[in-house]
Amino acid sequence: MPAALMEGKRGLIMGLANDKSIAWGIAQALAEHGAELAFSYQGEALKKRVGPLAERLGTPRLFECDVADMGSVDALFEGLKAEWGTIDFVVHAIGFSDKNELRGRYVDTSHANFIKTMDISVYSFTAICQRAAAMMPEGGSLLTMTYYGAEQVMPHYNVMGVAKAALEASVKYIAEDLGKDGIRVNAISAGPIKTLAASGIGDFRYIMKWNELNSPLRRNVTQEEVGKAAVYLLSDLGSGTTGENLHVDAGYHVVGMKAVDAPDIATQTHQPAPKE
Ligand SMILES: NC(=O)c1ccc[n+]([C@@H]2O[C@H](COP(=O)([O-])OP(=O)(O)OC[C@H]3O[C@@H](n4cnc5c(N)ncnc54)[C@H](O)[C@@H]3O)[C@@H](O)[C@H]2O)c1
Repeated sequence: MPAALMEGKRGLIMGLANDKSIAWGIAQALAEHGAELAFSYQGEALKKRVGPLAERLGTPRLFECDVADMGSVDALFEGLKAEWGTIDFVVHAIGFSDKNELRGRYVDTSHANFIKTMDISVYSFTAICQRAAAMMPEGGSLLTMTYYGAEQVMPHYNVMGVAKAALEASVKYIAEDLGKDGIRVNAISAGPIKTLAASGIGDFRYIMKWNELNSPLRRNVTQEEVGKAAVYLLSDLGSGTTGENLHVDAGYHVVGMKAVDAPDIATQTHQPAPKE
């Protein structure tokens, strides 16, 4: 039995779709450490999957919320307030972009998908922080999920990379705004993990293989490992940390070049030219 680092803490998990979701790894780790959890789900179709998962971790507290609709975000926090009054943490594990634009060139991004990607993947975190902070009179901890494609160019990540860069910048601004109230705001930059959202990214299997072969730990990370890092940031272990972007990526972000022991690998879309 792990130390109960989250005993007495209550919080909201947003972005659970199924048992492959990063939100599921985080929810499990928080529950193991004694946290009480509530979940939001995007729509009726997902409720069937989220309900049984939430039940496995204790009393299911479920709230529908589509973050593209501010009325829906307000309703979520009204429901949460009626249930608990105050909260200690929120996990925002939500992102969206049209998968037709997660391949090819960033420069071809459409205006409509740019706006939608930024709205759901970036602004929603700000909207959540506004409402969560109002329920944190004693302070708290807010967490979002990002990817290294915000810092460096990654194949096919395109508008999502631009959105994650904006999300990472917003973490810093919100950390400054809410720090005086004892509220910490951080991001975890996870290495590639096979989830529903990730399957929309072009050549995702190649990206995972490349990370496995070239990261210092020579492997990919798991949802469980992201969960453990989230416990650090959401518990009192992380009491001195805010505005941080914690990489949980087997160290890939420190690498500048292919490892000498890594084989050349090909994508499904681009095969290497035959040798002369
Ligand atoms: N999987 C990876 O390799 C990886 C790596 C780094 C960061 N991330 C980030 O982690 C987060 C979680 O993604 P995941 O990989 O677990 O995939 P996932 O598909 O399991 O989760 C994505 C979630 O976003 C939710 N969502 C999308 N649009 C929404 C809306 N309008 N309203 C409410 N919810 C909405 C979906 O319902 C789903 O639960 C995302 O921000 C993603 O960018 C993923």
